[in-house]
Amino acid sequence: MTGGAAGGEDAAMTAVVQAEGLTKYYGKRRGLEDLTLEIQPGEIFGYLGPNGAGKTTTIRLLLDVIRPTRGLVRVLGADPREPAIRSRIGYLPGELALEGRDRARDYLRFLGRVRGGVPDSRIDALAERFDADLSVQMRKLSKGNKQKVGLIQAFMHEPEFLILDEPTGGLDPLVQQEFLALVREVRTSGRTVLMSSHVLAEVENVSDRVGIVRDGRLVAVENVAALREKAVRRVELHFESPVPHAAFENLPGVRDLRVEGASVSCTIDGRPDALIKTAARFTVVHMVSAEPDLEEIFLTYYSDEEGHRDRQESA
Ligand SMILES: Nc1ncnc2c1ncn2[C@@H]1O[C@H](COP(=O)(O)OP(=O)(O)OP(=O)(O)O)[C@@H](O)[C@H]1O
Repeated sequence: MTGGAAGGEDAAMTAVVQAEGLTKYYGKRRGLEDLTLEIQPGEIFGYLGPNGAGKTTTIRLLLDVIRPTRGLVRVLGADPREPAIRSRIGYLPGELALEGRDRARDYLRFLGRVRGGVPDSRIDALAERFDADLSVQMRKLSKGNKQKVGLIQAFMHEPEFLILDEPTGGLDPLVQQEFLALVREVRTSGRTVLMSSHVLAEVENVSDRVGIVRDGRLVAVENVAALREKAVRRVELHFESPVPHAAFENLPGVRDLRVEGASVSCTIDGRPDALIKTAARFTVVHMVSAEPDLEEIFLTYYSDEEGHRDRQESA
């Protein structure tokens, strides 16, 4: 099998997800409309959208839990109906049904056997990373522990493709960090992750690309690194002594410039290179640069698409 997220003919043939015009209606109700998307091996894809947008519908179509009204979908190069691909996928459902008197560890061992054998040591290592108590009966698991057990079962057989529906809900911040570290390890090993969320902040630091779904339609797919570079950010610089306004005028990418004595503030559109090189001519004592607000950028996408569609519909 060919690997890498590099694109090209081979990668296109082995895309982990290939959807074309994928559509699902529940009776007259639209679940997903005309989804065309490719996810390449080794990619972390964040799938974002508000409640009811169609994220779970997409995931269920990939897993053959439901069947499309029309359109095509292939997962790991195969029809999702092929039973053999299931063991190559790790799946965390949005709503986990973990019931019964079995202890969590026994349940995970059982699942491991079903999936062709998972060493106990791997289950224990994951439990330790997530700080999960596996001695508890399933029905007595807290919400957080339930989510941890769900994550352990999704990761433990080291699947080629992880599909995680709202994976970080209910996890405390430390466990969330551990989860994101694990996702990065999955990418390093050339495997692929699709994770859904309704909060961009939960996925932006780990995703290579982010897709936004709204009202059943994919309205944007963006490369996160490119987006970060494009994003506008606010910068403040404080110098040892007053600096001349003229030195900072007309720098590429610098806008809303204010020079007041020894302080300079501005917004940066794109790379901060020119500003940094100019600032370096003086003695900088303090610098503040806010992270670009990607949420804001995405909200712009939402409203643009909405406006566009509204205009089309009223035409
Ligand atoms: N079994 C079903 N029967 C009828 N309508 C459904 C069914 N499942 C989903 N829908 C509808 O399809 C649309 C998309 O729902 P979906 O569950 O895929 O959204 P979601 O993005 O996963 O949202 P959430 O985060 O709330 O799970 C919604 O309008 C929802 O009401």
